[in-house]
Amino acid sequence: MRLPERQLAVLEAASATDERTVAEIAAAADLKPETAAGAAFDLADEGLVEVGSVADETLALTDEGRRYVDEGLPETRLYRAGRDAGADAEPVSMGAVIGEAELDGPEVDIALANFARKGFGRVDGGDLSVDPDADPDADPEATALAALADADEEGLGADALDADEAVIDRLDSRGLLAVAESVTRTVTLTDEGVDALMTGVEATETVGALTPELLASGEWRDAEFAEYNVEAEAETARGGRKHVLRRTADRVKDVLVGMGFKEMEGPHADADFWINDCLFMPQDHPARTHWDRFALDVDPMESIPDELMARVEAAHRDGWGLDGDGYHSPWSQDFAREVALRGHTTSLSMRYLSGVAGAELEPPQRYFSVEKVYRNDTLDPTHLLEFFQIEGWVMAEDLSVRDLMGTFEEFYRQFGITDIRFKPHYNPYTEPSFELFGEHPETGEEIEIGNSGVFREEVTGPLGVDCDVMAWGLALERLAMLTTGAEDIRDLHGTLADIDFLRNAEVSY
Ligand SMILES: N[C@@H](Cc1ccccc1)C(=O)O
Repeated sequence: MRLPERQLAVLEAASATDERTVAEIAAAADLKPETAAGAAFDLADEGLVEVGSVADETLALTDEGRRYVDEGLPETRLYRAGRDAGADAEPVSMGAVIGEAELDGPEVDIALANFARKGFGRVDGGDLSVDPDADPDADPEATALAALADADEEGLGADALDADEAVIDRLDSRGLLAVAESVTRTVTLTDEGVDALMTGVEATETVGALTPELLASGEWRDAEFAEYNVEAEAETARGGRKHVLRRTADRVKDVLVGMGFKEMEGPHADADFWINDCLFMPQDHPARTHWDRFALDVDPMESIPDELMARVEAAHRDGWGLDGDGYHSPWSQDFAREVALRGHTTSLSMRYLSGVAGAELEPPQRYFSVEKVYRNDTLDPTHLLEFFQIEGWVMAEDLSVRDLMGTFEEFYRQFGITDIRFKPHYNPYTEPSFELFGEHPETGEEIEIGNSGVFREEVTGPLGVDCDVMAWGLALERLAMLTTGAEDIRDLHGTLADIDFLRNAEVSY
């Protein structure tokens, strides 16, 4: 019998009596594991070996688990600090013990819950007492964590970790260890395989890949090519991939175009006139101070039509429409011409509605943008200094709040989100106004996903629009949090982004 070299090597490395793993076979046959696996499957097709599989669980510490190995479990620290403070003799104030144990934030709750569960002592009316007979050194959870810390990076097989399943489950539910499941393939010779080896097998040369040399020399004509085996284990190859946020943005654009919207574009650095004054934001509004705004030290913007400037100024000073009274607060053209990074893309809506971005628009019209905005916020799990806003507006006769809500329901439904909620809100530029909320799929928390409303006459009038305009700004990152389940916006982009998340996150279609 003749077999390709690598198959022969695997056949010779396999045993009829001893189930060997692909890794062992690969080492013995001096092949890469994926090559050995491929050859083993080919031999199995020929009936010469049997390929089996063993499911394996490996346990490894999470970052939190590793920290507790170094610092001690929170409940143990609480116990020790309590004991040092004399709580084994009589109850002591819990606040002091917590401080001594250097517990803070969520660790306090973790410590208290597990302290009680493990019977380390009691907490009563703000006082803590510890049981002198408790022995945290004998705590099976701590012992299991220490054993895992001793195992190398690869973690430890569940059998190798000498711990109760209940302990492992508990550590898993505390998020202190991660369970990875893997399949190990094994190879054993069949009777036919043994026969073949006894009668003698010769190696044929096989070629794994076609090379330019083989082509040029013509040798490819006589070569025997190894067959591809798509089931062989192989290293994960990671190619380039569009960022999850970019893919979500593309998807949003597709959806809005599908709903009949056209895309707006315009400057990231814009005059305060377009960012705020057109929106009937008084010039002394707190959001217009240097606290919130990224002002730029550049020349003022001269290219604002004089008539439009005059109408906007009139709306601020004296009001617009029958009931309008204006603000009667200070207003200056110079401030209106100052340039800043836009804090919302509603500046684009103002440019388009006023007609300076193109032609004068006649109703009905629908426009959107998915663009970056800049705010001097404090970074936290739901706030970034730069984020993407999904801006949009519909201009038509006789729009109502039902149209606004219906548009959002339609939009979010395309992402599988069917439970958005509305809360009455205040914006200087819309009346009525609504904030939108969605439920986070992992935490169940209601998170704010957007702001919307129907533009006031003080906004549309000066722009020369005499029908209704409903409009909104939705946060792209928040939408991505709802669709991907990310709990911290900083996992999505920026220096703290979670690379595994970015590799694996799916965008809903
Ligand atoms: N500009 C608002 C969103 C919005 C746009 C248009 C109308 C109403 C609200 C924001 O950034 O929150």
